[in-house]
Amino acid sequence: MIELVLLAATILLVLMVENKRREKTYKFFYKLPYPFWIPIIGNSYIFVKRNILKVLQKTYKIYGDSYILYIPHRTYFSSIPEEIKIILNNPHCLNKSKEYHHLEIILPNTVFLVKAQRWRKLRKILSKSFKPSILDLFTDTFYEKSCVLVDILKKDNEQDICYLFQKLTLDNFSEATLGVKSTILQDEKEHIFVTGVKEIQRLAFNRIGNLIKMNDFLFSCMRDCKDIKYYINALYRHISKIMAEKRVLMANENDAMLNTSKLPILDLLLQVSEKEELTNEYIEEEMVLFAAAATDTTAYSMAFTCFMLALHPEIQEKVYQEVMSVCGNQEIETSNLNDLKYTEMVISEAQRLFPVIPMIGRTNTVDIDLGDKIIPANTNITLNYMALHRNPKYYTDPLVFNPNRFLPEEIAKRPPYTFLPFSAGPRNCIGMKYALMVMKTSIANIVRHFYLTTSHKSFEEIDVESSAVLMPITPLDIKYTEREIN
Ligand code: HEM
Repeated sequence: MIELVLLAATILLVLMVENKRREKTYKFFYKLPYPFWIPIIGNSYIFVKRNILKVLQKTYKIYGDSYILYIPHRTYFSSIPEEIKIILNNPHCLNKSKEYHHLEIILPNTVFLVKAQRWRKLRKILSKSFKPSILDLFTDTFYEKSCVLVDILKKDNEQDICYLFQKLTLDNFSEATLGVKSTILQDEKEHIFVTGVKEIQRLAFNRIGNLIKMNDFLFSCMRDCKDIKYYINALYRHISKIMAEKRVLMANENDAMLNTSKLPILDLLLQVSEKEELTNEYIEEEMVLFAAAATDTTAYSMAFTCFMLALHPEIQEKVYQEVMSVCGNQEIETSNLNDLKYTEMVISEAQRLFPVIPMIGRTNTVDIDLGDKIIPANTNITLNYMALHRNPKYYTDPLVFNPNRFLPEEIAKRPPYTFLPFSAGPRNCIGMKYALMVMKTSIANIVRHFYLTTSHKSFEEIDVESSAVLMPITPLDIKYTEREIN
């Protein structure tokens, strides 16, 4: 008898707890706005054959800063700075959301995707290579590559700048991160790595909202899956070849190609691999991830910056004057970068309008209290940075390109967490300083040599799309006219 009472009490308790949980979930999910949804497919129908970014911009316009989409799992969308701050800094909200699963099946063990516990260990090891004292040693590499790009533009002033920047960032990556010489920029052939990174993103992100492609088994039978495997194998082949060369160089310490004083990330990982139990397979995978994370993001951010400079000659002139007064016609050095303040403001303003990672996703392992609502544990969360950056509440006339918004006194007027191109909190972009160094060196060197012009009247004339990275749909029309160097 007593056993029965105990059993009934336990069941009652479990039901009460479950009821409380459901009530909380109900309160959270059903009090927020969401579009009409269909059982099983949810809101996936709104993505059919549409540009995902445009659909999400439209849902944001209709439902505002905080709403739910069923794609088909329930996802909470927020672009409220106070909420973003809480989410990004909560130690129980470090895991990536379900959308990243499409990349997880390709690069599951990398710092970008692993779960919090493993992530903490990897991030600690990798952060050693991103210390300012180490990165500062690479300015000469970044400068040298920007000079190669300038020479190419001198010979042909109407090249697709996105493609050139992709090759430049890959050369920078190979030399600074892997520590081997790379001359992809000079190579006229299409590079498989550049095409591969772009295609993998496109094919993987095309799965979002597509019920057939979202199923791993069905996807594995599709052409897209075979194509992803083809490209991922090509990326691995590229990295494996470099790693094999590197091992030979490391065994033969006095080879000129090995520059241990700079300690590129790969050298560091190989050095600590035994102590930290990092396998060769893991290191290869991490390098593929880094190559993907470091190239398109930086390349498209620079391309959008050049485009905005071409549209705004008076702002371009101010950048030119600053570069000439800080660097003159000399090599751009690490000590110059801090003084290129206006150039950095211009880059920030371009990143505000075109955050190349327009949204990020997280999931929480415990309930998170946002003040006016509680996000129940295991919710899929998307933080919409593009909407945040273009919100008139924080940026008056948000579609006007105005670098002065990044004057210290203007930044101080805005609430924190209103500008997040590199995200924020402990799982922010590890390569932020690296990217800013590449962007400042390259943009400064280009503006010093050319007047940038475009036939467009406004940036709204160009169409953008986003798989993982925001990019223009067609090549950006920018013309480079050589300046007279005194
Ligand atoms: C303008 C250029 C760049 C932008 C705008 C950018 C932006 C971002 C953003 C928003 C995240 C967070 C993503 C998320 O939470 O889903 C991120 C993560 C990351 N980025 Fe970048 N990134 C850039 C360049 C780079 C570079 C140059 C590197 C490497 C050299 C890099 C390596 C990474 C890595 C490894 C992560 C994952 C960090 C972690 O989970 O601990 N990024 N980046």
